Amino acid sequence: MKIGIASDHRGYALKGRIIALLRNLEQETYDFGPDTPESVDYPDFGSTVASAVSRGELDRGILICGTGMGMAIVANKFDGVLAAPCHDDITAEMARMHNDANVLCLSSDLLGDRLVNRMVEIFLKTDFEGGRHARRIAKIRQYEADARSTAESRSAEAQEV
Ligand SMILES: O=C(CO)[C@H](O)[C@H](O)[C@H](O)COP(=O)(O)O
Repeated sequence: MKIGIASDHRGYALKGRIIALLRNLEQETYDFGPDTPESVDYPDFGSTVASAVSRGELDRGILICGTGMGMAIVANKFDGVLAAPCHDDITAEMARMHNDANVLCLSSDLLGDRLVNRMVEIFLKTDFEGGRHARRIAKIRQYEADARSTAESRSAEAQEV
C-alpha cells in the first residue's frame, strides 16, 4: 500500500516511530515532513498528504498533530478525502469498516506507543464493509460534487471588469 505521512511539530517524534513501523510492515511509505521538530503550522503539512490522497497518488494517509483534530479538519477540505481522528483501536476499526476513511489522524499528546501501533495496523488491514455504509459515503461524495459544480458555475459567471 502507498502511504503518506506528515505531522506538525507536536507529532514529529511519533511520525518517526510510525515510519519505522510502516517499514517493518513493508508498506511503501512517503514522508511529507516536517524534517525537523521546529514549530510549524499543521495545515501546511496536512494539506500535502491530503491533496496526494485526493489526486489518487496515495492509498492512505496518516496525519499527526497534538490532538489529531487540526489535521482532520484540514484533510477533510480535500475532495475524496475521508479523514478520521481516532483515539483507540475501536475508532480506528470503525473508521475503516463504516466510514471508509482513507486518512488516519492521530494525537501525539494523548496516545501511548503500543496503542498507536495497534491502531495503525488495524487501519491498514481493515476493509470497508460497504452495503448501507456505501450508500452513506455516496451521499458525502455527492455533497463534494455539488460544492464543486457550484464553485465552477460561479467562476463561469464571473465578468471581466
Ligand atoms: O491542531 C491541533 C489542535 O487540534 C494540534 O494539537 C496542534 O498540534 C496544536 O494546535 C499546536 O499548538 P502549539 O501550541 O503551537 O504547539
